[in-house]
Amino acid sequence: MAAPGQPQKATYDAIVIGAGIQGSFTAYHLAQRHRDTLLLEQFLLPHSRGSSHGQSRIIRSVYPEEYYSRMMPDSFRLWQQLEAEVGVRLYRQTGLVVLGPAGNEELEACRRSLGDSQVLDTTALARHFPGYRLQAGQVAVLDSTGGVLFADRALRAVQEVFRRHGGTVRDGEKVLRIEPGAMVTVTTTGGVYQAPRLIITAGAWTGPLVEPLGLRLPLQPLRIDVCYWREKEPKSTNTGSVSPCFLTVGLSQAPHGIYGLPALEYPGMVKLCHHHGSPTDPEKRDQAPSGADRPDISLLSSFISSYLPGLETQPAVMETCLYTNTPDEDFILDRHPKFSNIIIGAGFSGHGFKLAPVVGKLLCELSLGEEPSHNMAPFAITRFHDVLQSVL
Ligand SMILES: Cc1cc2nc3c(=O)[nH]c(=O)nc-3n(C[C@H](O)[C@H](O)[C@H](O)COP(=O)(O)OP(=O)(O)OC[C@H]3O[C@@H](n4cnc5c(N)ncnc54)[C@H](O)[C@@H]3O)c2cc1C
Ligand SMILES: O=C(O)[C@@H]1CCCCN1
Repeated sequence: MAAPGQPQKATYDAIVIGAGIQGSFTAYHLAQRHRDTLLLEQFLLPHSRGSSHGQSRIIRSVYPEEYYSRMMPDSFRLWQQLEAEVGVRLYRQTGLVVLGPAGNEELEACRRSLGDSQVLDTTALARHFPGYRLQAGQVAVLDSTGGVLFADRALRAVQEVFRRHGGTVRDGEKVLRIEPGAMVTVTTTGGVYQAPRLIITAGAWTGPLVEPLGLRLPLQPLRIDVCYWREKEPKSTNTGSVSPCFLTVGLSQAPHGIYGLPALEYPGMVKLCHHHGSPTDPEKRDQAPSGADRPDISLLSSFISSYLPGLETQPAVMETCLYTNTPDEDFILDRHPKFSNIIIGAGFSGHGFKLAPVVGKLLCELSLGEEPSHNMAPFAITRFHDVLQSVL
């Protein structure tokens, strides 16, 4: 028994740090495999301080990189499984178009990931997406499987199933210290816990959390403006609730890309964002530049003027969210190079939500010492140089 005033020590089969979508799916897979799992979250749930909040995210089969498109059938299947488990709809199929200059390398890779028959000419695009003005020399690739995931609902659902399988969620408990060992010891603001395996999925907080473990990961949190734009005449232009999701590639005025989702969460307002943001510290994300000097908003306004004339050119609603980017924008899914029972899932670089069911499965497999079900080479920590520090 713990001495009076000493926190209670509790032992689990697995501990997961961070109850965003990645940690929650990891915990879900562990609990489904009958591992007694503790999911720790620094904030009271639900919260909007990380990367997994909000009502919508894009899901799509199309990806320029084959190693992601190969994971998507598995991911769609696992999303469907979760929908069946909770009896709640989490995905709406709207279709998705990728727009860019004809012959653009990334666009060609997208086309190849779907098969050749999916390219739309101007007339065909106008049928699917009448609100969009395709510019000279541009084409569109249609992914009919594309659509919207209801993000907040999905996060709630996966945590609910985790609990149903006997999992423990402790929110409002910030992890302060991790001590490696055959049994990893995790000290939080509320207790001390031990397990033979630890999975760290701490989003934008991952860098500082793993530094005391001798790892300096090249992770850059970015503050993203999430903007909703009112239709000038509700439903008249079809830019709204009936249009597909879209994303751009290879546009010189927006090299990082712009993407949009139909008006689902706020009536008559299309979600349209820049796939980039300003470097931030997650603790200081609200100390952002004021309206006047927001380059993302100016970029989006000018894009709307040329491409989506049915929308007003000032955002009606603005929210914020965090990306955590790696230099190559590929995920980190790997064991700690020195402590093999500590697993890290991070750097989702603004495209991790749709793949969370597969990410969770892979992190679960790594933590159990099983052969991962997908190719892990693109996600290795060792692709970065000098990450292992000599502090331990
Ligand atoms: C604006 C925006 C649009 C996006 N659009 C898409 C999209 O269309 N499609 C798509 O697939 N993806 C999209 N993404 C990306 C996707 O949302 C993220 O990749 C995903 O949510 C990352 O989840 P996470 O669990 O890694 O991070 P988070 O959700 O941030 O979870 C990490 C959790 O760890 C907790 N934590 C951190 N430190 C500690 C600690 N010391 N102790 C305890 N808990 C801790 C945090 O509080 C947090 O809850 C988008 C992201 C943003 C911001
Ligand atoms: O992951 C996605 O599908 C989107 C693409 C555009 C940027 C935000 N994330």
